[in-house]
Amino acid sequence: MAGFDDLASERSKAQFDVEEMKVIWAGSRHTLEVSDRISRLVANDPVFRKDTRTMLSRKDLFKNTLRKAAHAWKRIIELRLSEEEAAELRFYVDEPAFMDLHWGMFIPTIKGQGTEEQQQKWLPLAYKMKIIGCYAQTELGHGSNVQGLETTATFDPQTDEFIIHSPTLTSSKWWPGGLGKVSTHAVVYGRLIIDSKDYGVNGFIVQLRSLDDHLPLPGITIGDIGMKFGSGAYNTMDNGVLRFDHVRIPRDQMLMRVSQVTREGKLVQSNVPWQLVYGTMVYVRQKIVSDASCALSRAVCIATRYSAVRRQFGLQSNGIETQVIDYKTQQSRLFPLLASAYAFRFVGEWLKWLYMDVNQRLQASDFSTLPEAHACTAGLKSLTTSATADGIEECRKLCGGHGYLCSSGLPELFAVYIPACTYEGDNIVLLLQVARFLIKTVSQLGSGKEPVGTTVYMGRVEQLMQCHCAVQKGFLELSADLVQAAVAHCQLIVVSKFIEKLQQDIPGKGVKGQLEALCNIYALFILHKHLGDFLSTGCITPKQASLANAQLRSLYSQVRPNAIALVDAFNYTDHYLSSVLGRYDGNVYPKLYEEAWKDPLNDSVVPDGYQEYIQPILKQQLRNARL
Ligand SMILES: CCCCCCCCCC/C=C\CCCCCC(=O)SCCNC(=O)CCNC(=O)[C@H](O)C(C)(C)COP(=O)(O)OP(=O)(O)OC[C@H]1O[C@@H](n2cnc3c(N)ncnc32)[C@H](O)[C@@H]1OP(=O)(O)O
Ligand SMILES: Cc1cc2nc3c(=O)[nH]c(=O)nc-3n(C[C@H](O)[C@H](O)[C@H](O)COP(=O)(O)OP(=O)(O)OC[C@H]3O[C@@H](n4cnc5c(N)ncnc54)[C@H](O)[C@@H]3O)c2cc1C
Repeated sequence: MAGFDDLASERSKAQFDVEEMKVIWAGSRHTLEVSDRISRLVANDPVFRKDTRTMLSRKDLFKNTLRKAAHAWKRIIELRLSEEEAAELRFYVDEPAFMDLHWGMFIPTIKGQGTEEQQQKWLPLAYKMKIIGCYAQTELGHGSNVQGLETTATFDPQTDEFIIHSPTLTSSKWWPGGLGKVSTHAVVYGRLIIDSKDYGVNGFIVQLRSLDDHLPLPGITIGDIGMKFGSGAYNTMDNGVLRFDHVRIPRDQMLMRVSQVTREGKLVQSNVPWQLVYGTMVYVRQKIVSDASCALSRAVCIATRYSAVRRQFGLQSNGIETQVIDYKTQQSRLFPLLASAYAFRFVGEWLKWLYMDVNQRLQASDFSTLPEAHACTAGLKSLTTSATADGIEECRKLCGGHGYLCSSGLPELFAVYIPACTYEGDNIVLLLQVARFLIKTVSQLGSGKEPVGTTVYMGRVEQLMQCHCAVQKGFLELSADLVQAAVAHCQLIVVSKFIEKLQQDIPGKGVKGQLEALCNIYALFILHKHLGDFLSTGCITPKQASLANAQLRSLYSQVRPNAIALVDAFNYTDHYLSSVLGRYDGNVYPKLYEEAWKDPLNDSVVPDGYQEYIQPILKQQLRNARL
């Protein structure tokens, strides 16, 4: 069988220990065991099938998502899954749903911004799913500009309550995931008003729906904001609209770790930086970076396996056409994405460590690394999601026409993934935050602070910063060029963290060699892509540039025999890949053909509508022809 033999032959060429690379990719043997077991549990459960998603109406699609979420919760309880195993299960169900925001934002917000007392009250309810929460920050009129939010939370000393209100149409909460139809509660971000004085944005826990009949509570108008990009995709998520008409909540439902409001209506600032109100966004951004490596590796796995199965032109002596993976143009498009998937995996591991470290320091009232954590999570979220969205689209193109079929898995993956460039912070707005951080850092150089990083990449950042920040500017006036310096800074971090990964103990025959090749491909690919920066800033000479290019091409040849084994190391099930082109067995053509007939359009040989619309035309033509 062509495809199968092709992949079997490719696997026999591997020059490294794939099982050890699986451990490197997973992060540890334990993590590999958990993800392998849970991904197969999900793959073998018919409730979690994904192949019908694009053919369902919005209401059926959503109801099916609720069914899956309920079944997932049931399995978590039945199997007594740990928090880690439950998170893996939700990941491999692979369908945006309210659970993502309940577990991924609502709970972390209470943990990060609630007092001990508030955590003791709300977390048990949330962990046991006795309440379902979402994160309601963005409004119709403001998303990026958090300080521009209009929702008000006015303290009423008569009743010891906050009055939550939507004063304008643009203050309507708009976009929060899980809000539209499911969440019973929300963390709502609004302007704290005491005695007519505006104290800025804070978080408030607000109940939205009755726990008895799920109807909206008095003063609450709530619904879904409508269809989004694509047919299946993110339409499994009920992104919602929410308006308040003077809704009253107890004073103790303002999240008070950062600042407190006393019974007398006095605002007391605690010793933690006010920016902790933004803490959930830092947490989610670091998670989004590791999500990027998952999404990109998924697309690369599909495109790599298909590139080894697909043969086109280049008849060889044995009468067989050439595998498209052997074309240099295919390699120059595909292998940098393979290298990027590994690079984002490792920088995601580092970012997770940085986030944990910042949190530990916060416990000890050490806020020194908070600015760097913000800049790194913001910048790397922006860099990796933009590269991943572009990379998924490139993988679709690498698969030719069949990449455009839903059965390839790539259109759906693209449609689900691309909002990552916007949610949790628009990517340009986040790069501007990095630019601001760089301006401040550059101004502190020489005062005992010295830049660190790989020479050429470091030089590029330094030179770009010197060129572009003649004077310190406010956030709004930062030039587009500074965004370029911010991207350069983030790429420096990615390369540096890949190099640091290689300095760790890496067991397994040939594993370190393959990772070194991928690290060099990533570094040289970025250098090639931004050659203008490196040359214009004098970081490299034209001669060095052409040497780098030659080295890049030779690295592709080094990776070529190992490409299939490198994507096998992601250890994805066919269920998770959800792609005829990316099947482990390479049995592409028979399965493509089989999938086609499942389309409802093929339920009848003559399509509905023929008699009403087509036959009259043909008959008319026939009559005309006889005249
Ligand atoms: C495999 C693929 C398929 C996967 C399928 C499943 C996936 C689907 C499920 C996905 C689930 C969830 C996805 C996530 C859902 C999305 C959720 C959201 O979108 S929530 C809303 C997110 N919103 C934002 O990100 C808003 C962005 N805007 C901001 O963060 C701020 O407005 C700003 C930082 C841009 C500006 O802040 P502002 O206070 O107005 O002004 P300054 O810039 O002056 O900042 C002041 C000061 O604070 C520092 N700062 C800013 N932010 C932070 C921070 N987060 N932490 C720490 N410090 C911060 C800033 O540096 C300034 O410091 P100075 O010292 O004064 O310089
Ligand atoms: C699928 C999805 C899920 C979401 N889920 C949630 C959720 O659960 N909870 C929640 O609260 N929100 C959620 N959001 C909202 C999301 O966080 C915002 O859309 C995001 O923060 C971007 O803000 P915005 O929409 O106001 O974009 P805008 O800021 O209006 O961006 C529009 C354009 O203006 C540019 N721009 C804006 N400001 C500047 C500036 N200062 N300088 C230069 N250019 C600028 C941007 O780069 C962009 O090109 C979700 C959004 C999506 C798409």
